[in-house]
Amino acid sequence: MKISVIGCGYLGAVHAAAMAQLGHEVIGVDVDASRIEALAAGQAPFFEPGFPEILRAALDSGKLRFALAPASEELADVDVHFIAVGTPQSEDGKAANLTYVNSAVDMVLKALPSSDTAAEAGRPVIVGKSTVPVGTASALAPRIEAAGATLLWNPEFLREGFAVADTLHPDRLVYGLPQDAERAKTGAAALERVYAPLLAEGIPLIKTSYPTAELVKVAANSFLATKISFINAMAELCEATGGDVTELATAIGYDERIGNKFLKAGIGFGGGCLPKDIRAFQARAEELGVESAVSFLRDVDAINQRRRDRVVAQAIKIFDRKIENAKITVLGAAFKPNSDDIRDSPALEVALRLADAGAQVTITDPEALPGVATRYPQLITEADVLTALTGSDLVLLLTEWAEFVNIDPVQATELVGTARIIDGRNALDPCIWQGAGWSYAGLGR
Ligand SMILES: NC(=O)c1ccc[n+]([C@@H]2O[C@H](COP(=O)([O-])OP(=O)(O)OC[C@H]3O[C@@H](n4cnc5c(N)ncnc54)[C@H](O)[C@@H]3O)[C@@H](O)[C@H]2O)c1
Ligand SMILES: O=c1ccn([C@@H]2O[C@H](COP(=O)(O)OP(=O)(O)O[C@H]3O[C@H](CO)[C@@H](O)[C@H](O)[C@H]3O)[C@@H](O)[C@H]2O)c(=O)[nH]1
Repeated sequence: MKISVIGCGYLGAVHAAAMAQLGHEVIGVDVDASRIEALAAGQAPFFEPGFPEILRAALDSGKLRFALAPASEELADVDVHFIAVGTPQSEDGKAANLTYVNSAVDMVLKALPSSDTAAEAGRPVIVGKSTVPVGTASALAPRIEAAGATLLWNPEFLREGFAVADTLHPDRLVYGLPQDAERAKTGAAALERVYAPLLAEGIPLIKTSYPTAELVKVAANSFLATKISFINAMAELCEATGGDVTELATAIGYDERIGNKFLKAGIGFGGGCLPKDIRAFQARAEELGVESAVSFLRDVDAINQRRRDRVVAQAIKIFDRKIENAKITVLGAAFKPNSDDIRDSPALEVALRLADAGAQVTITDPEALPGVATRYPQLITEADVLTALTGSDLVLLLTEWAEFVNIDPVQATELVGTARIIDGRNALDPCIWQGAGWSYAGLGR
């Protein structure tokens, strides 16, 4: 099939290469010229394990190409257009900014051939993958149908760091379909052809309405965020009582109804998804007059923000408030390991707040430093972790990359000025670090 992917960021670029790997003829389109140039040359514009390999294989096979928006000619004879542009938090509130979705849809509609036959068949199909407020698909559909196309919403659940595997082997596929039965049938059939190899694997498929599909996505992210904030709330209780949240998490996680995933207490969640999605959900619920149904998300967000405050306060307290010019080393800038994404990164925010307080902060990260160095000159960036540790008065482990978790505390003792560490991800063994002469503080343990 001929497929387009509009928006080639963390989601779209991987989706485009993955669809080419499934055997489709794919055109990736973006408004960012440097991004298109890099992708067309086989260079991944961001760090995502396994992506460079599938990108190059797809380009070599001739199945994948990239074009700068509006790419009207390239889009004219496409069967399925995937919309994968960003839906960031608005600058002036919690709601999602839908500007990019609207312009991507406009661009596709302008490129469509105005043939009556296409209109009658209800094709091509436009498939929303971006995370949007419930009601977006219903609002877009009339315009799309009037242009002779059909709209489906097919939310994406990939995790950064596992994007390739999650795209090619997702836990489930969700199709939000139009109300009109004929349109729904044609649209679903087109998407079933796109995903045929996945469906043949037995991946569960849920066919539902637009609003349910949109809600599934934000409900899933809200649940995950709530789980993390729940365990971080328990960390606060452990801090007040001398409990150990890591042992508590292990113990409750043995109950299969609870499960042991997403129960890692620490400095909380960040990234380009969970924080903005729980806020957009609250804003949309408010518009719909059902704000109280998700008012708990305000607490989820507040608990999450408090973890960042807590670790900043912990660091300042260590220096007895005399933090000016203290040499602090922050291990990690990305919002999580195996990603270079610094959007709403808890690690980066803590580093910046300590620098604001007057500390001399050196930050290291295996992949995220280029984005930090260009935007945050107040931080010292150091690629070599051992150099970053040298002469440090306090080390903070804030993103649990394997290379940080595997640091030899005995070797590190020789490098630092004072052997003091705050483990913001509870990722280290306190006994081993204390045994090597470190003063160790976790979060909630
Ligand atoms: N990143 C993830 O892990 C992930 C997972 C699931 C869902 N999502 C959702 O997917 C969407 C995209 O997220 P992302 O992380 O890939 O964002 P991103 O910022 O990495 O990428 C968005 C891309 O869209 C491009 N773009 C903007 N307007 C455009 C237009 N009119 N035409 C063509 N390209 C345009 C931008 O230049 C950018 O390259 C968001 O709604 C997000 O919530 C993301
Ligand atoms: O027990 C845990 C698990 C995660 N985190 C943090 O939570 C954040 C988000 O982690 P994760 O969910 O793995 O990352 P994302 O790549 O942002 O993926 C989420 O957001 C995507 C975009 O919507 C969804 O597609 C995914 O299903 C959803 O997991 C990160 O800062 C993690 O450090 C914790 O603090 N404790």
